[in-house]
Amino acid sequence: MFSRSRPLLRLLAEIPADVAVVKRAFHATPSRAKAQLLDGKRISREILTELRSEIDAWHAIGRKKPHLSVVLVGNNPASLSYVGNKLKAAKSAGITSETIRLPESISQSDLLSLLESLNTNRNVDGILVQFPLPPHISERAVCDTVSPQKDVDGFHVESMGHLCQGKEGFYPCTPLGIMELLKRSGVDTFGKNAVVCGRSKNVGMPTAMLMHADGCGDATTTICHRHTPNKQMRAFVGLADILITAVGQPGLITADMVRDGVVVVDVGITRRFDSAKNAFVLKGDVDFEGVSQKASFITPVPGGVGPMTVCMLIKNTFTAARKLRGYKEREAAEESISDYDREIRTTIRLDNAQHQQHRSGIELYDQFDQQPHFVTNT
Ligand SMILES: Nc1nc(=O)c2c([nH]1)NC[C@@H]1CN(c3ccc(C(=O)N[C@@H](CCC(=O)O)C(=O)O)cc3)C=[N+]21
Repeated sequence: MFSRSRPLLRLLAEIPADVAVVKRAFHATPSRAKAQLLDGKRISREILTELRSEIDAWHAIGRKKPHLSVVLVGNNPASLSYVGNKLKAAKSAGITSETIRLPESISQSDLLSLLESLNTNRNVDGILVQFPLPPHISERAVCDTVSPQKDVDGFHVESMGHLCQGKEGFYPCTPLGIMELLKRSGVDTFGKNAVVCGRSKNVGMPTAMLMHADGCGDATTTICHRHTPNKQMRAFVGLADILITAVGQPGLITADMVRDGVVVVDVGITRRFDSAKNAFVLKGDVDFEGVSQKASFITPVPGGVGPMTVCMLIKNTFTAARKLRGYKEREAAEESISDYDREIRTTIRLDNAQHQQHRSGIELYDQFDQQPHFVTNT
């Protein structure tokens, strides 16, 4: 009687036994496979090794090693740790560096004068002023005093303009690091739903910018921030194929909020005292244990985005050195284009041709002229 009124069931009953077993096994699996790690530590080591060989080759033909000047105001323990990582990475890639340590009480005008002198110092290729700064100093004034040619952080208003316009320039290290991490881990962003939580000028905003940009992430990108109602945020996060959180709030993202197979990039770093371990531990924004049961890829904290930020800084410093010297060579030879520019343009053409294979015919007409440099920097 059942089989007569419900033909579908009769059909199912006819499925060979081995297929039915496979089907049941799939649905009844008690615990899902764990996500694959987006291993920033390993990938950043790979990149630093590549940079090392490029920098060695550059140095071997008589050029000075690239030089990074780091300015550190005060004694913030997190800043000391991050700057330490940056200097270590510089050394491993064959970049020389110096840390200029200044007291918390330094005036803004003294700090700006120091930056002016670094701007004109021919031995300096890249300048980084570690944030946060004490409240009496304007971070914007500091960013805009660093010469755009040496702005390896990508925080100068001119660099930000280039990023927003899709022009060649220095892009901030964390967004670059995220794009590189996804690319090298085989995560395709093209046409996907990306959700960025956090809209800071140095991380959230530029990350969303690269994620959505033509010729770069090409994702449909949503930014959630402090004024996004909780219910809305849940709705957006639930739609994300790629979720990037840069908020600094442990436990913000839990397993019930994300969809199966989501790619999770956790930029949050909060230092918390763990009484069981009797030590400070680093926490991301994501409940790693829970979310990694549903995600296809996930970054650990530490060992995810942090090391990628550091190696992109080294990459930007090498780029700054090549450009600074390139321009000098061009002046000397009165050429209209430096070897470096020529090399970059060739690379863009090749990469862009590959990228365009994804595109539909209508979109093909003017991509090269509009968006070349995203490819260069990712
Ligand atoms: N002008 C400026 N440029 C920056 O790029 C900049 C800044 N100011 N201020 C602070 C943020 C944060 N940031 C990090 C760098 C390295 C790690 C890093 O190496 N993290 C390790 C662990 C670090 C640790 O153990 O303390 C990891 O995640 O595995 C993290 C965060 C750069 N920032």
